Amino acid sequence: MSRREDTGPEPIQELDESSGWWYLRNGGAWRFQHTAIGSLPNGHDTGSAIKSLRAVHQITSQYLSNKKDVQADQRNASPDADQDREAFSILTEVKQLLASSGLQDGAVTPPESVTSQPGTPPSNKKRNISPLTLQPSAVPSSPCRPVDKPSNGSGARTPQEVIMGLFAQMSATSAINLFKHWGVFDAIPVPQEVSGAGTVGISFADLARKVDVDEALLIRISKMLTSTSILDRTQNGLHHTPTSLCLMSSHPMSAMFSLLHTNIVSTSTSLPAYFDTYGRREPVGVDHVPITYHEGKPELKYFDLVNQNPKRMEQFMKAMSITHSSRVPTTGMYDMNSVLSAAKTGRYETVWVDIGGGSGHSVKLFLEEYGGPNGLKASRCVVHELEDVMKGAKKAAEEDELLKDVRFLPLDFHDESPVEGALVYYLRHIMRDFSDPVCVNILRNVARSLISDEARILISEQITPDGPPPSGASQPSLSHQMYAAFKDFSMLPLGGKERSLSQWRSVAAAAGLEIVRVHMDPKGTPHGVVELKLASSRE
Ligand SMILES: C[S@@+](CC[C@H](N)C(=O)[O-])C[C@H]1O[C@@H](n2cnc3c(N)ncnc32)[C@H](O)[C@@H]1O
Repeated sequence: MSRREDTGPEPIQELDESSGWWYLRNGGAWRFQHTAIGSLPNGHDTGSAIKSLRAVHQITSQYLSNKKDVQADQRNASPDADQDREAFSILTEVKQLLASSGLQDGAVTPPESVTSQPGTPPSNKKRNISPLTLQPSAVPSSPCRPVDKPSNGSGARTPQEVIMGLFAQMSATSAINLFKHWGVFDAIPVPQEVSGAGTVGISFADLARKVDVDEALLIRISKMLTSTSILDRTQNGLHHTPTSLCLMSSHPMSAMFSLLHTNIVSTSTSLPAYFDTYGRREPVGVDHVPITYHEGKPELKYFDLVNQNPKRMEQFMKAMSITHSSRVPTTGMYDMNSVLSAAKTGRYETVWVDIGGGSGHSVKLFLEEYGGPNGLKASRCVVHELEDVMKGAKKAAEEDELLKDVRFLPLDFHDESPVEGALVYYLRHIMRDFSDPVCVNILRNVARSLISDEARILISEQITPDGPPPSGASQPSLSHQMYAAFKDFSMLPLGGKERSLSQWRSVAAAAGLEIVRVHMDPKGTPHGVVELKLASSRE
């Protein structure tokens, strides 16, 4: 059944109610739009929206697939390129909507006639799609003809699409960096209710004035972020999404983005020259690492490089605050019973020593969880830090009810040993910043302070899956594997690395220590605590 609306001088609109398609005629050309993509007419419920989405999906897929067959024979440009582009854009969105609701995979294969960015979304278009996967939403035609069949025949993306997805990721990364530099994310109004993201926007003209960037350039770069659903665009201009809110300068994730952009993306341009100069092997020292080489100060250690610029150090610390989350846990792995019973007896003047403890943020988490009248006491905890970093941290801690009695003591762990005779020496996210020989040296410095047999060194870090798991053991999910690999890769520019259990074993042995137990995160992330004690065979 169809309904036709004659809108006078406006285009003719015809709704096919069985499929939900609006056919719009403007002049001679028919175009189409789907009710489920535009604002839903009153009376449509979720069930019928899903039905409509499925119908759009089927019709558009069929349309594009027919198109491809025709183009396989006729290698000329499509006269209907605009329609193809719109169809592809709609199909991408339908698939993303279905994928974000868990209904089906979101990958889309474009027709060859889709050669540039999809057009501006029609007015009132509601697009609030979770950017779970970056899709190659516009694929350039290429002399390398797309392979029609996915590599594994499962409906997954073709090899070309996988690689083109990387191009899109590179471009989006670069666009985010530029927008952060221009203050674009801060200049877009924040929605009153975060859940209603996308409802408050700003016109490009106003935004251009606010951030002092040419409007055409702003529009051009924003397309990279709207096409990857990082920002939202309507006819009224640009809107925040939940993702872009995390890129505002006040958010720690934004500081982490900048940190990793510098460490991974910027430094990557010097990696080939670095390894050509120093040899194709892992960096071994504290200085002459890829990032100091890239920044023209190879003689510096990474932290001295960061510390040269107080703003950079402040951003580093802000970024670190997101490394305490359910994905990167701090507490909940190590069995604290021995610590709590030692705390009760008062046997140890110092129970807990956090080495490279920053602003005391990890100690605070332990005090929150295991403090109290019979628990861990702030006065029995020490935070060791580099002197410059420690000064600021100590000042802030004095105003923090939980941290005010913690002792902040300066230490350079490359050259000095921590306070003697404590029960626990805790190093979280320290070792991964350094090569094996540097870690062995740090651990030897710490080991010199261990006096009692029950004293322990706890290394809280990722324990990288070590090759395929033994038969019968469960394989870590792909997302965990990728996460573990990216974290290790991101440490390379600093001369550091994430380690597997066997790598931990050899580093510990070289420092005269042995592993007592490994406490993995019960939630299944690759994080854990390696518990070390002085080796029994130690001379
Ligand atoms: C990656 S951060 C980890 C901070 C904290 N442990 C955490 O888990 O969030 C590394 C910390 O080690 C400190 N650090 C770096 N070099 C150091 C050195 N030579 N001696 C003492 N601390 C150092 C840094 O200032 C920084 O706070």
